[in-house]
Parts: sequence; structure tokens; C-alpha cells
Amino acid sequence: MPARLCRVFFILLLADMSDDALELIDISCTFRAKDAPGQRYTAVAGTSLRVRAGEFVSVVGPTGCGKSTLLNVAAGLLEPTSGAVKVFGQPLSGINTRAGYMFQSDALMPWRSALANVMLGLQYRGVPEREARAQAEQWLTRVGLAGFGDRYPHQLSGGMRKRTALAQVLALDPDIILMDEPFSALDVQTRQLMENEVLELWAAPGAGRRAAPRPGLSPSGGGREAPGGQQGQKAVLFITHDLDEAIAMSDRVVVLSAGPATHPIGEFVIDLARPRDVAEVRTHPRFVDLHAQIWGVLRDEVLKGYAQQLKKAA
Ligand SMILES: Nc1ncnc2c1ncn2[C@@H]1O[C@H](COP(=O)(O)OP(=O)(O)OP(=O)(O)O)[C@@H](O)[C@H]1O
Repeated sequence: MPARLCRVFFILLLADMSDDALELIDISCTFRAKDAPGQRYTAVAGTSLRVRAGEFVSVVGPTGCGKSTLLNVAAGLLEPTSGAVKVFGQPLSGINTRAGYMFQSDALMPWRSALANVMLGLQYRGVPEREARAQAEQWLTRVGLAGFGDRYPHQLSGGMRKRTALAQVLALDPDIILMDEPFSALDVQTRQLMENEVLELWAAPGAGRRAAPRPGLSPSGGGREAPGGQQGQKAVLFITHDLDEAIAMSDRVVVLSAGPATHPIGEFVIDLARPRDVAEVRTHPRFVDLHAQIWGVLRDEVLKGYAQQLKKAA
């Protein structure tokens, strides 16, 4: 191989071996204010956030502070006013193709069955129909929906729709999963079941390794192993209002200030042993201790955020 080509190859290899799956670097997002069109509203200012490969990071903050804005930036759906995003060491421009996105509201197509919804992304990637169907069926089974593939979204419960959406994301074998309050609409019991299932799927060795090949990647498994973290374990950026959920699920919890100009004001390593049961871990003394510490930082921001919401509504 010519020396110059070797050098380029080596640089690309090094970039891809970055320990960080996702880096938000000094991000600011300014919007035109909704209620006063001439004015600008800075939702997020000077925010840096890193998620290592295989790491589960939650972001908590008061309502309306800018959590979804940051996730949209990470997904490449929103270009920040300033700052940069890196994905496995490479600058992001456009959509983050190494990330899968799970929204707060259902993003299933109502005219497609559960199976057809899960197949959609695979077909879009060019996976032949038969293979896409087989993979989608496997994923529906893994999320506990074997035999429900022919149901349409309106024939599924809220929890089942979330499972379908999860299968849809995992079938594409993203290296990074971006989740925006995915379970907030569920009742407490279903929510805890889903949280445990997400943790199990996240921790399962090789989860998602059977997914669709992507351009430029090996056709055998749809991807390289994520550097760092456990083999095949995905990096997760999880947005939630719920501090208990954040602590129970994460390796690290980042606390955001109230807006405007939201920015991180605290970061906590969650040193609770895994595997975890999200219901049981809440009674652990260390959980209680971490909760008290994080709530000590979050409480004032929640009160500020709430006061702002009241002012807006008045
Ligand atoms: N496209 C936009 N144009 C104008 N303002 C916006 C836009 N997107 C977000 N905002 C404003 O930015 C702020 C942050 O919004 P964002 O949805 O990111 O907050 P959040 O923390 O996710 O909210 P919630 O907790 O309610 O889910 C809000 O004040 C919102 O009104």
C-alpha cells in the first residue's frame, strides 16, 4: 500500500478508536423567541457532554431546560448555533448515522403492522425482504412480542408500542442509542419492566450484532465492535425527568441547570453494581445516598424551571 494511503488509513483507524462514542463540545443553541419574534432565546449555552463507547449516560434537568434540544443536536437533527459534535472522534455533519433515536411519543407508522414497522429501516438499508422479515421477527421476539407482528399500532398497548419502537431501533444495530423520555407515557409497572428490558438488552453481549449491514462496514455483523465499553455494548444517551429512573439505569448522571442558557451543573458516577433491577436497586443505601446528592443539585433548578413555566402560562 502506498505510504500516503497507509497514513490516511491509520488516521481514520485512530479516529474510529476514540474512546468517546459521542462528544458534544461547547454547544450553544439559540432560537427565535416564540412569543416575541424579534428576540432570540438561548436554550443551551456552552454545554460539553461526553458518552464513552458502551456507557449509559442520563441527562436530567427541569422541564423545558433544553434536554431534547441537546439530543436533537446529538442526532444531527438540529445544527447548534455554535460548538461541535463528534461521533467516534469524527466531526458530525448532517444526520448521525451511527445513532438510533427513540422518542417520547410513538414514532410508529399507524398503517404498518408491528413487523412492517420493524422491517422498515432494514428495507431502507437495502436488506432483502426475506432477511429483513426474519431479522424483524427475531427482534420482536427479543422484546417479548413474538406472535404480535401482524398487529397494527392501534391494536397494541402503550408498552407494546414502546417494545416495537425499541425493536425498530435495535434492529438497525446503532452504536449509539439516543432516548428522549421513552417511557414517560407508561404506567409505573410497565415502565419498570421496560427499563429492566432495556438494561438487559443493552448488557447482552453482541446485542444487535445480527443487524443490517451498513455501507462500508462488514456484512457479517453490521459493524465493528465499539471501542471501549463491553464488547458490542452500545453507548446510550438517555433523557429523563425522573431522577430515580436516571440513577437506576445509568453509569453516569449529568444534571442540567434551568434555562435560559442551560448548561451542566453536576455530574455523578453511579457506582451501583450491575446487573440491576430498577425496582430493587431503589432500596439500596447507596442509591438513596446518590439520590440525595443529585437532588441537592437539581432541586433549586426544578423550582426555577417550574416558576418559569408558570410565568409563561400566565
Ligand atoms: N425550534 C425551536 N424554536 C424556538 N424555541 C425552541 C425550539 N426548540 C426548543 N425551543 C425552546 O428551547 C427550550 C428548551 O426546549 P427543549 O424541548 O429542549 O426542553 P426539554 O428540557 O426537553 O423540555 P421538556 O422537559 O418539557 O421535555 C424551550 O424553552 C423551548 O421552548
